[in-house]
Amino acid sequence: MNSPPLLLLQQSLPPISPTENLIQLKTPLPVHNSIPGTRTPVSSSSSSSSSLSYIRACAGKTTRRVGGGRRGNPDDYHATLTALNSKGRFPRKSLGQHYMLDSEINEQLTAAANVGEGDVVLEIGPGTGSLTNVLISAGAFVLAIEKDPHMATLVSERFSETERFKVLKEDFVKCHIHSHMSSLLASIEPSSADSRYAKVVANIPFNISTDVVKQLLPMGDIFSEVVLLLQEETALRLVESSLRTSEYRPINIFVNFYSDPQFICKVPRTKFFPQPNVDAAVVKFKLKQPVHYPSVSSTKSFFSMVNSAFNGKRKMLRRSLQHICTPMEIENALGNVGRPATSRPEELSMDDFVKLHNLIVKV
Ligand SMILES: C[S@@+](CC[C@H](N)C(=O)[O-])C[C@H]1O[C@@H](n2cnc3c(N)ncnc32)[C@H](O)[C@@H]1O
Repeated sequence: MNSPPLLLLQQSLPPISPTENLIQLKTPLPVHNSIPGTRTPVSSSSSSSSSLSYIRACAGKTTRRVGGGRRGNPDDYHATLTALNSKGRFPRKSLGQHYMLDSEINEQLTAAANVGEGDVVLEIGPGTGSLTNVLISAGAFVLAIEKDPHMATLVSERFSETERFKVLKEDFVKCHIHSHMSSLLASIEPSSADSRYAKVVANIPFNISTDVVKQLLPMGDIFSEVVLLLQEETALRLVESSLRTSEYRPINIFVNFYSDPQFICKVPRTKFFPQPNVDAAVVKFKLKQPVHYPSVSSTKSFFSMVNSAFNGKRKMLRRSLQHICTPMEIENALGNVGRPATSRPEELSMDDFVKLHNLIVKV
């Protein structure tokens, strides 16, 4: 890189306006977040200035390299935060900006998706680029979507030397991710049958988790796996909610229809800066290819039926699905599925719902 990276950052990041929704820095960085190889003591003061001065102290003790392609270099990360802070930029709550402090978690996310040489990876919200750095070092080509234009500029400058990185300044919720990825995949010569599929690896803002899951899981035609850092409670709800529990919802049917989900590990809140009020977890969704989706005549009518069933959660299906056919027909269909005539939605597995749909919905 020709210019000193910190200078680049300072030039490109104007201070944010005081009216922006900022996260209050109430807690200092925890002791175990000190940079490996240094034993910087952490102030016990709870003032925001102590957090900032701690970061500055950490970064001051380390190399200030903000280049891409170096694996597991947490010094990069602290130097980047220092640059943000020196320009008066703070993490924004409205954008869920809780940055990962522990490069081992980034390594775990990358390993969970088996990211290797030549893989194409979509990263949502690269932020300062700490996870991006690990992905690129693993050999991936990374397409990142970043809503915060300041962070998009920062991360594109950080990785300006590599051709393995591209960032789009867009809101993931609104962007046409399928067409972006399809054209990217079409432009890359596949090195193996597997590399026809891209992967998603991301530490996403918790407030867009549902949008991300709903958009990406039905994209088994372009993604093979989706590895996300989610709020722990959301992760457990998506992966572990089972039949006959109050947490069992249409989203569980959705997740299992399109993927095989797996809870990888818990990530304590202390691993983020600023620290969120909740713990997180890594979840892997192994996407099914469209030929392997459960066989329904129409996914639209299938999920519409499942939603109707759960709308009247306490109701028996023979009542909540009356708009589709008569109670007698529903009872008969439940009998064919091997379920009692009095079944409620939480008693049916995804396969049961598929069979029920194919018996009662004529599309
Ligand atoms: C939890 S931070 C993670 C940052 C970084 N990946 C890390 O691990 O430190 C979430 C990032 O997503 C960005 N972001 C928030 N909402 C977004 C959206 N709708 N679309 C794309 N990026 C978004 C934030 O600006 C932030 O950089």
